[in-house]
Amino acid sequence: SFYSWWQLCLGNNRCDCLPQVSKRCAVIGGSGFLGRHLVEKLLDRGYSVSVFDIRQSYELPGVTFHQGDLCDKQALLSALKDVSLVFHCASPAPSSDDRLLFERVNIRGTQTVIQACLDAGVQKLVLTSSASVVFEGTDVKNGKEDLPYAKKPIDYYTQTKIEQEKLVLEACNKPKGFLTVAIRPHGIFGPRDPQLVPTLVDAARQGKMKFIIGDGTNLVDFTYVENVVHGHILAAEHLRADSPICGKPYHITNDEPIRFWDFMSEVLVGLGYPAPRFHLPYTLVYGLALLLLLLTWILRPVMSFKPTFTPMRVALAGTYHYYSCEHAKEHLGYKPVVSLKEGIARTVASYPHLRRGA
Ligand SMILES: NC(=O)C1=CN([C@@H]2O[C@H](COP(=O)(O)OP(=O)(O)OC[C@H]3O[C@@H](n4cnc5c(N)ncnc54)[C@H](OP(=O)(O)O)[C@@H]3O)[C@@H](O)[C@H]2O)C=CC1
Ligand SMILES: CC(C)=CCC[C@@H](C)[C@H]1CC[C@H]2C3=C(CC[C@]12C)[C@@]1(C)CCC(=O)C[C@@H]1CC3
Repeated sequence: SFYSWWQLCLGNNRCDCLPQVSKRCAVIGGSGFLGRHLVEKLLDRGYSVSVFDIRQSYELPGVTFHQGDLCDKQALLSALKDVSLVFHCASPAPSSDDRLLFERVNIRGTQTVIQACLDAGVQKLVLTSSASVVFEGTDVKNGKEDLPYAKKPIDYYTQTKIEQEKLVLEACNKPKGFLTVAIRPHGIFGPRDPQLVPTLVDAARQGKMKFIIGDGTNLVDFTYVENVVHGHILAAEHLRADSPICGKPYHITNDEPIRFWDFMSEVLVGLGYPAPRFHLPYTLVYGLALLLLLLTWILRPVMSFKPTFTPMRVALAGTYHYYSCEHAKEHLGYKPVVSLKEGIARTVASYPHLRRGA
């Protein structure tokens, strides 16, 4: 009957059986890892997309590229023409560790993004923040969104992600018709990720992945990229003046915390490398990482090198950091769409060139 057909459509939370209405949105950072996955899903869902990024990494029908720096308001304005919804997922890579660059792009650049949205008449802004905004290098177990921002963030990246999130959430202004929300993912992984798997394999190839830091029981969230995308789109589609999500942050995870070292081992073994086996005390490795960092600073005038085990990575590898996504379930109707097991299998299969011996 018509009624049961309609119920089926509603139950799917999206109607695949009706033609999708064309909607226009912009993805700032749309050439990056998360950004491109987001763009692909938005196209699937009937959106046309304007990508704004400092580089263009692909071409797709339905996507218009605007190359530029998000600190340049005029450049942003041409990408935001006729756009009512903006996703902001651009950031310098956390490993760049460049304070001035983070401050320029994540803080002043985000102020420029907000101003450009207001000037262009954009109605909704969805920010990709990070669950790390509450992480100080010590255990976070099932952390909820009401945890205070880190007073001592572990690095400049996190420090500027905190300021960025505050700016976007404070810009939410119902009377002006400008609504904002922040998604806080954690440990995103999946095909085309330039960070997690490549760093891991690089360390394994150099023989540095033999050791487990600490006792190896610390639980962590790793979130498959399609779940992060799903959380962003749900947030955008639930963002209305009468919704409780306006001006709020939401954790998006796989809702399956896993031991950090089990996750690393599954990826490594999947790619043909041995799993780490020998334990090293956390404080010893953290101390060594600090020492190494000091050495890179002292030697900077004569030589430069990038250590694999930075204090930030050691803290992430040796502590608990997993977050509750109950609020996203309640307010956004969020539920992970790809399990951790399936996500790892798809990720491993997507990196044939990183397999041992390739
Ligand atoms: N990866 C993860 O585990 C997590 C990521 N996040 C957040 O998710 C977002 C996306 O991350 P991810 O996809 O991994 O990162 P990527 O580096 O893959 O994507 C970010 C994109 O933004 C671009 N960009 C950087 N600076 C500027 C600028 N000034 N103007 C315009 N574009 C710029 C980058 O270009 P280029 O590459 O040339 O710098 C890149 O294309 C970020 O905000 C990040 O903080 C949050 C939690 C976890
Ligand atoms: C110990 C070691 C060398 C592990 C290799 C993997 C690491 C490169 C990743 C493990 C946890 C990851 C992570 C991030 C980046 C890559 C890792 C350190 C983020 C810092 C990316 C940006 C965020 O917002 C938070 C992430 C936390 C987890």
